[in-house]
Amino acid sequence: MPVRECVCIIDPIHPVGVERIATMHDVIGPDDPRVSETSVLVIRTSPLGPDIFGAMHGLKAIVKHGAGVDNIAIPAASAQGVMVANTPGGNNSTAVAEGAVALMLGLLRRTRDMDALVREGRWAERWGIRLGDLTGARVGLIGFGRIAQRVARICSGGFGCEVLACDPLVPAADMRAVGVESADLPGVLACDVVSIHVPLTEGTRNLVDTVELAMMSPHAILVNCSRGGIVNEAALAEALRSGQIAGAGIDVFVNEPPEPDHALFGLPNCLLSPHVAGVTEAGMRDMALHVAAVIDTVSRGEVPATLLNPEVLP
Ligand SMILES: O=C(O)C(=O)COP(=O)(O)O
Repeated sequence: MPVRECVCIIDPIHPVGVERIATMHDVIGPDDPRVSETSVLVIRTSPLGPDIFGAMHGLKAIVKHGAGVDNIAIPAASAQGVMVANTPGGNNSTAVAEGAVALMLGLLRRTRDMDALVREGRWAERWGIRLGDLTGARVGLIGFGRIAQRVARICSGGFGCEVLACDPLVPAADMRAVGVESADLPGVLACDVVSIHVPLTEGTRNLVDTVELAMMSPHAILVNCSRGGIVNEAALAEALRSGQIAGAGIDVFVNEPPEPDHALFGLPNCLLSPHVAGVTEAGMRDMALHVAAVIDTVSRGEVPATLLNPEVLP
C-alpha cells in the first residue's frame, strides 16, 4: 500500500509534476510550518548540506530534479538512512545536449555579435566577418554518458563531425559501436570543439585547468554545460584573454549566480547562460514527472531505479 508522503519541494519544478505529486501526497514549500514533517525532499541545484537532517527527522528520500548531485551531502544522507535518487534520463539529457550544441553554434556563428551589428546599424561590418562551421569540425567530448552520447549523435549525424571522447568508465569498443573514437584527454583537447559532460566530483574538480587549456588550439572553442568547478574559471578567463583558445560557451559556474565582477563577464569571446541547458519545456516536464514517479516508488516502499546510495538499503 502506498503511503501518503509529505513532499517538500525546495526549488520550483514544472507544474505538471507538482500536480501529479499532489494527487497522492501533501506538497509543501521550504517555508511551510510543516517542514519538519517532510518525508521526501525535492531539490534542483540549491545546496543541501548535512544540517538538513536535524530539521527533518522523518526524511526518507531526497529526489534530485536532474542528474548532477554534487549539491547534495550524500554521505550524510546515507548515514541517516536517507535514499538519494536523481532523474537523469529522457528529455533531461536531450535538453542539455541541445543546450551544449546551441552554445557551440552560438559561438561559431557569433550570434550575440551579429545581433549587435543589426541593432546598432553596423550592417556594413559584416563583410569583414568569417563565421565558423560546426559541419566537418572535430568534436571532442570529455565524458561519454547519456548527454555526451546525445551530443555525439547530433554532431556526427547532423553535422558530419568526427567525434572523439574520453571516459575511463566507457570501453573503447562501446564508443566505436556508435561511431565515436576513444581518445585520451589530450586527444580530446586537440579537437576544434571541446564539450564537457562529466559530473563534479573530487576527481573532476579543475579537470580543465591552465595545462589542459594550453593543449587546445587557438581556433578551438570550449563548451561547459556540466558543472562550473570542472573548469578553472580564472585559467579559462586568461586563456580567452590571451587568445590561447578562440571562445567558450559556459552554462555553469563555480558559484551560482556568479559574482557581479566575474572574470568571464568582460570577455567578448565568451557566451554565457544561467544554468539553463536542461531547462526546456520537454526537459522540465520530463524531469518533474520522473520526480513524481520516484516519489510514488518510495511511497510504495520500493527502491527507485535511480537510487545513488544503495548502502542505505537493508
Ligand atoms: O541535470 C542536472 O544536473 C542539472 O543541473 C539540472 O538542474 P535543474 O534541475 O535544471 O536546476
